[in-house]
Amino acid sequence: MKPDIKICGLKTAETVDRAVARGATHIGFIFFEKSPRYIEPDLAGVLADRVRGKALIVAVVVDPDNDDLDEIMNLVRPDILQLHGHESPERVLTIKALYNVLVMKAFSVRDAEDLRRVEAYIGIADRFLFDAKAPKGSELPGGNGVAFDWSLMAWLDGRVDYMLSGGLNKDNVALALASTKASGIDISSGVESAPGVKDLTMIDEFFDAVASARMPATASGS
Ligand SMILES: O=C(O)c1ccccc1N[C@@H]1O[C@H](COP(=O)(O)O)[C@@H](O)[C@H]1O
Repeated sequence: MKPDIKICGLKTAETVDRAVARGATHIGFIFFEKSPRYIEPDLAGVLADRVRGKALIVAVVVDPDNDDLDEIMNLVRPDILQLHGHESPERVLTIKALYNVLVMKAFSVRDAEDLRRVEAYIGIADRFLFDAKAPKGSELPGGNGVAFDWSLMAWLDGRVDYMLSGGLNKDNVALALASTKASGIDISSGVESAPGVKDLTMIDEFFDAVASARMPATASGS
């Protein structure tokens, strides 16, 4: 099955348009002010409106309060909230009830213990996202361009529908898809020429790599 493809941290019309033209199923906007990918909600709303209905709009937030969420929900009208902080299962339930929105709960992974935390969110979050733990000293909980040990994903059972992220790029995405059961992939820094600066050629190359990854080799080589 084709994986969902989320391009995250977009800030310009041309990169949003290119990602969707190339087949992005999800477009992500970052609402974490310390990030080089931070975007004001009103601009994100304008960009979201360009592609609404063609790709799902994901708002990435980190331990948001209700005022943050009110603004984002009003101005951006995302299909999905990606909760990339330490939101408890109770907080996820509250957010879903208040805003009637799908929630993708992100987890930072270094070892199997990190995956065990997922259990409490099964039946609460609509989908999961697994990212690498931030390197020491990083101010960002995500978007660090580092991968984790994908073999850990074997700890999860079929109840956990997830997107894989963390350090994906054109060179490793085929292996990522082959070695996990991810139903989606999520990339940010792997299609950037500098922190926060998306590159159209790198976006193209990433989609080309995913397309090749999906084509199984035949015994005859055809
Ligand atoms: O990208 C950010 O700056 C960011 C900030 C705060 C929370 C999440 C963030 N990004 C998420 O990180 C992964 C992908 O990162 P990368 O491909 O390794 O750069 C993805 O889930 C983004 O949504």
